[in-house]
Amino acid sequence: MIRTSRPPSVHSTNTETGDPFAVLLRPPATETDHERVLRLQREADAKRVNDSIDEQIRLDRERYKKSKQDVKLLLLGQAESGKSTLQKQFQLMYNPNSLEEERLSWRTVIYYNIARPVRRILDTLDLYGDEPDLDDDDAFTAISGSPGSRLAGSGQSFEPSSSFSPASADTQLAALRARLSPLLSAELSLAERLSGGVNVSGSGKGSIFVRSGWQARTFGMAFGKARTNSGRASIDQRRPSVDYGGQGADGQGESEKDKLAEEVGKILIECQDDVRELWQHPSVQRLRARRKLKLEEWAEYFLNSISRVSSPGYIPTTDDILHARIQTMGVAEHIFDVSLHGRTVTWHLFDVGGARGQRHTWVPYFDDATAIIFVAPVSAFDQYLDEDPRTNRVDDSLQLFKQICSNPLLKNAHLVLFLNKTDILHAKLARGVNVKKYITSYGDRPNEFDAVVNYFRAHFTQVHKRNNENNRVLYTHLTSVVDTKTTQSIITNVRDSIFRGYLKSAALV
Ligand SMILES: Nc1nc2c(ncn2[C@@H]2O[C@H](COP(=O)(O)OP(=O)(O)OP(=O)(O)O)[C@@H](O)[C@H]2O)c(=O)[nH]1
Ligand SMILES: [Mg+2]
Repeated sequence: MIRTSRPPSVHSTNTETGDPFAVLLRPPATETDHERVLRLQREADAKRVNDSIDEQIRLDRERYKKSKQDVKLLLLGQAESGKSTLQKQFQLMYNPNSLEEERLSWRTVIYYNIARPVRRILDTLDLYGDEPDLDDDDAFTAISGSPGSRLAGSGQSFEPSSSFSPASADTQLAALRARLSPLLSAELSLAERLSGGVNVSGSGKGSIFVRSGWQARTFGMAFGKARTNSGRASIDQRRPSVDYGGQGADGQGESEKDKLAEEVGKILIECQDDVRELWQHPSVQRLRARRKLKLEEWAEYFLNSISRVSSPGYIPTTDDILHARIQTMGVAEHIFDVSLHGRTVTWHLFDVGGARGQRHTWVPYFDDATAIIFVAPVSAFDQYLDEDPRTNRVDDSLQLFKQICSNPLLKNAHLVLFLNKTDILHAKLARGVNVKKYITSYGDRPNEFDAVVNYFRAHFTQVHKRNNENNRVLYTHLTSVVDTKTTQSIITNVRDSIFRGYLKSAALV
């Protein structure tokens, strides 16, 4: 065997420097040719791995540097305030194809938004039956025009229609319940599909939470496979971004129909008349008038649209998607490019879960936020938190807004306030729901839209003024984010104001 002088190593082996690693790495004096070839190969492999790690670090650093120039917009506010609906409006404006891809997957949510209130109506009927409650003054206003009922003369109490008999109502309702049982059974399967098995307590009214990317998961579960990822990756390591890629509605071949949605669709075709009959039943309308049954706006929207939603081959319209309700869990990041004056900037929109149990997940997103849109539903003056039935929802919004305004991590963020659900506020006031009854400090001000909205706006402005160390401007908008036309023009306005601030701070860097 021929021994050669020791070859240079890929690593530095300068033992003269006294480097202990060099000593350790030094090949043994008895190394054979074959061992040397293997060692050099090992060293070359290690160097390749090292180089690729270095390259990855360089790319990450570059991406991080670039991401520092991106706009990060947080949508904050209590549960049901309209954050995810606003996010859908951003998606419609800046990434409409992704909404197209998701369109069919929204059937699962919409069907759930029908099955769940049907169960709630039946449960409420079980609980209260048909006994009229003469104490509730809202009965006077809410009942007007409701089928099968009429008002007692004084205006403060309610009497059932003379043609109505509780015994026959009971029989009718029992028959309806039996005919609706397939829909009630489907509710559980729909919930399981949407939540992906996640069960979060305290979600209120028994509704379910979904994590970001549920659209992709519902398709994956429907077809027994995961969708391919062709969407944009998140640069944020705190959580993965929503992936709009993969096989969407368009790619759904005949052999790949979403079986659950198809099945529930068929059930709805069969029992749409029963759903309608239940919804319009005098006993149900009476419970609504007495405010024993309070259905949310989305439940009413879909129950009122039952014929359309139950028609064969139903595809959700954009309005349906905007009205569909599903609670956000954690924080969902949506990424899109926004161009203005020839400059394109990447925006990261963070849509957070607003329920009290979800709010701790917001904080990691605060320190590099460019802007916040705080969404406060002004129609909620007569509602209480699901998480804490003693807290009025407008009051909770104000307290939350105070925490956001005074948070030092957010002190440089551009601040926008959406006083949302103004359409529902209009409708409630038109029905005569009395603000003073729920917000005693409202006093004898007129129970009219302008007065009510100005009162709430003044409170939010006050909170902002008292917690405004940096003298930042508060941009306030009256919104109804289910209204696409007006919301998109407000988004354009918000985009411009965020850009102005962004360009100013970029100039300072
Ligand atoms: N009529 C009407 N409905 C609205 C408006 N804004 C939101 N909604 C509806 O209110 C429901 C709740 O809205 P979301 O956007 O899901 O609420 P969120 O703030 O994301 O709630 P969490 O995810 O639980 O924090 C949905 O069914 C929406 O369609 C509005 O301005 N007017
Ligand atoms: Mg949400």
